[in-house]
Amino acid sequence: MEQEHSDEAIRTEGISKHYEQVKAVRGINITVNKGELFGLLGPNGAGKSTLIGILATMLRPTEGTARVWGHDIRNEPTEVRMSIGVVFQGTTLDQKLTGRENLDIHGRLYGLGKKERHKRIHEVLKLVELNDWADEVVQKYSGGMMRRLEIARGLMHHPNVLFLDEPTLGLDPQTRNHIWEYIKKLNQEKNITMILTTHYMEEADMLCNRIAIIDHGEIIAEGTPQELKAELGGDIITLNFSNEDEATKMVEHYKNHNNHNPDTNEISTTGTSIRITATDGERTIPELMKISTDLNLHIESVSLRKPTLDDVFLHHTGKNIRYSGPDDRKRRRGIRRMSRNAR
Ligand SMILES: Nc1ncnc2c1ncn2[C@@H]1O[C@H](COP(=O)(O)OP(=O)(O)OP(=O)(O)O)[C@@H](O)[C@H]1O
Repeated sequence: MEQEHSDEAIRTEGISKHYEQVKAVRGINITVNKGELFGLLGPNGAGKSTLIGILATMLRPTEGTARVWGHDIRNEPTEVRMSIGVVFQGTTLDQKLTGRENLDIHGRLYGLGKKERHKRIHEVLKLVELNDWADEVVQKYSGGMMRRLEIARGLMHHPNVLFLDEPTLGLDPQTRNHIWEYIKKLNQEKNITMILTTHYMEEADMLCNRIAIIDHGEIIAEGTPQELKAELGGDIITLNFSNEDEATKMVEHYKNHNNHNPDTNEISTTGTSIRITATDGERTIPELMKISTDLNLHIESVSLRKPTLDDVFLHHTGKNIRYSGPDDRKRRRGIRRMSRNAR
């Protein structure tokens, strides 16, 4: 199989996971190529962690299977585990041990000898710039440093593929940027294939070569961030009116009279604002202004921008990706859930 698809790091075939009534993951087919930084983007509860748990052999799929670095997740879980590193959503570091001790335990679990552990601890700490902190207890580390140590730990046994579940969840914007730099560096310089889950669209946009957008357990769109945004066809115009009636009137008029306009692709309304996708936004705005003047409607503000991945999500699902991340309680629950379901 590895020979047949030698460029593939991961291939899933119809992966589903059901928890009684809940269909957490439904028939997922994705391929991740070696060396890619692949993103699973979706709102909370979309099924991202479940899919990572299945690929990391911590959860058993209800249906379907997958190959990770050429190994079948159902029949060769040990080989899969030796090929991967996992950085969980919530911290699983031992706070009372030093950074070095945390890494040493991980090295022992993976059967690395004393000399090799010593060498590797130095290498991975250097990668995430934590060598100066090696002998401090983890409870003295900041949130960003802990995340870096977790990334270092995930790399201890030279994995080919690294899974990162919401790697910047709960971090401040500056620390988030810092973590992005490490992720990019590891992917580009060390050529590690990475699969990260995120509900931050800018994170997926900034970091990933390719993404799959997931909602209610299904992949709803897949491609490079540029391809996905280009599919929306052009610019996003937002018009704000003083009241909802005016916004509704504008949309109705536009739908009745301008459907033939080849420049506009989509029009929708939320409260007092209207959102229009147009091939040539700059040419469409004066037309919209004229219509509103003819109808005696008062536009309070107009904006023109390029589409974001949130617009892509809205286009496919009719809703926005929620920004609120799960709180710490939920993150801890997630980790307990994973261990409960581990075989
Ligand atoms: N052990 C479980 N028992 C029952 N339902 C579960 C279990 N684990 C997950 N689910 C449900 O499966 C769905 C997918 O959850 P999952 O944690 O994979 O989503 P997610 O996209 O990773 O979101 P988040 O980032 O918030 O964890 C959710 O509806 C969740 O409530």
